[in-house]
Order: sequence, then structure tokens, then C-alpha cells
Amino acid sequence: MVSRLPRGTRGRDDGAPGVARAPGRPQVSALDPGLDTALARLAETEHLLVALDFDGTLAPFVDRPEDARALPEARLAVDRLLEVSHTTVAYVSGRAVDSLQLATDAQQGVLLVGSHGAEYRFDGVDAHPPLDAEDSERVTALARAFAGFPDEHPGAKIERKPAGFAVHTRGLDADAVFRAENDARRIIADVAPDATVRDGKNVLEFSVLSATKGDGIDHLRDYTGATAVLYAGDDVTDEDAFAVLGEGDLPLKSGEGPTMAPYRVSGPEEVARVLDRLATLRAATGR
Ligand SMILES: O=P(O)(O)OC[C@H]1O[C@H](O[C@H]2O[C@H](CO)[C@@H](O)[C@H](O)[C@H]2O)[C@H](O)[C@@H](O)[C@@H]1O
Repeated sequence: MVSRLPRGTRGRDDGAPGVARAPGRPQVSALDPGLDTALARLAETEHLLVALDFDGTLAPFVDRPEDARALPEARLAVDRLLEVSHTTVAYVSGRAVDSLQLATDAQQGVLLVGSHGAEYRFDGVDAHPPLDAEDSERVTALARAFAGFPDEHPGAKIERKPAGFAVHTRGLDADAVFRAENDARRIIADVAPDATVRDGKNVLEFSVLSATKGDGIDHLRDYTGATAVLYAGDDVTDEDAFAVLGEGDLPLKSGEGPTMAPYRVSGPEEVARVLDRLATLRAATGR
């Protein structure tokens, strides 16, 4: 359901004369007043969990998944949040947890949720997907079935994950995307018809597990004892995370597209601005 969608302002009052800002900090700019009020309320909570999707939320999209990096100002805002007590930051991604660790160069203390809620790395301890023998066989069979895929679909890339694969089509023309996705869906239907299939931005993903980012948020909430959660995400799979948020939490959509999140900003730059503002508000509570 698409509900009211207050939007962060874009470019309004940026770099106003006389407004001092620390190097690397996002430019000072007024946020949507409704969003700013919600951030101020959130900052007052006893234990705050700030859970952040990565690609499209902290990091702009790039052609090669291994090249994606968070905007420096987003990273700096996370650093500021990590300095405040009773505040936990988590990265929650469709990436495998190893890939997420590499791409984020995750700061000490940041909790990681990978593979859409199937993998966790909390305080240096890994919890891997509980693949039984049958699941493992299905992953192996899929690997075999997709072995020739990049040759049959030049430009398409396969990204391996512990419980499945992503078929990347960024940069292909519409016909090639259509053929690649059709072919991938056919292979999955033949080899692992029960697999979970997810559409993303220029990517088709499939997993022999059915965990969602909503499971990831529930687990993070239990683990941290968080009394309120900000979750920011840009893609369809982030709707699973928004769906488990409730009273007192703050769902924030990054970028275009339908969403159930009541707050929206235009993309990673504005997400960084929101996080910086939240860090300021949270620090001002004296924690
Ligand atoms: O849940 P997320 O952190 O948003 O991860 C979703 C997928 O992100 C990555 O793919 C996307 O970003 C790439 C780098 O910018 C881009 O090339 C690709 O087109 C996007 O779909 C990642 O590679 C996937 O594993 C994630 O599931």
C-alpha cells in the first residue's frame, strides 16, 4: 500500500552562507519538517537500532557489484552514530555477508545481515544459512545449470551466494535482459522449482532459503533489545523490512518506486543527510 509520502527536500538551502560544516559532512539543508519531527522523536528512544540497506541506499549503483562503496558522507554519518551510546547500526543486504563486509568495510560494532536475512555476522560471530543436504544439492545443481549462462548471455553476470545466485543484467539492452531473465527463470523452474525468486534493480535473485529482510530486522531487534528502529532501503526486498516495523519506528524509502514507507528521500545523498541529522539529534540527548 502506498501511504502518505512526505519527501525530503532536494537542494533547498544547500550551502547557505555562514553555515559552518565539518569537512566531509553532508551539506546543511532543511529536511522535510515531517521527517525531521519523526527523527527528533526517534532520537529520544532508549536503545536505537539504525538498520541500513546498502546498494541504492548508502551506495550509488555501479556496474560491477564489487566496486560499490558507501558515499563518504554516509560512512561519516554512521561513524557519528556509532559514537553515541545505546545506538546500534546494522547493514542489512541481499549480498552475501562476506561481500557485504568487503563492500562496506564495516566499522567495528556494526552488525551485518546478509543474503536477505539468511546470514548474520554479529560481533564477529557468523550464523550461516542452515542448508540441509537437500538444499546443498539444489545449490550445486543450480551452479551446474548456470555454468554456461554468461557465455549464452554475454554481459550478464552471475554472483554466487551461499544459498543461491544473483543474475545481473545491468548495462544490457532490453531484449537481452528479457532473454536472460526468461532463461534464468526457466532454469530455476527446472532445477529448483521451490526456490525463492526475487526481482531487484537490474538483478534477478534466487535462493533455496526463504528468509527475508523482515526476519533480519526481527532478529536484530531481539539481539540488540532496540526500543525503536530506523530502517532505510530502496528496493522491493526492503518492503519486507518495512512490513515488520511498527509504532515508534521510522521506515525510510530511498529513491523512486512504490513503497509502504511513509517517508522518502531521493537517494543515497539524502539518506546520508538524514543519518547525519539523526546523529546530531541523538547526541544532543546526552547519551
Ligand atoms: O539489499 P541490497 O544491499 O540493496 O543489495 C541488493 C543487491 O545489490 C547488489 O546489486 C545491486 O548493486 C550493484 C552495485 O551497484 C549493481 O551493479 C546491481 O545492478 C544491483 O542490482 C548485489 O550485487 C546483489 O547481490 C544484492 O542482492
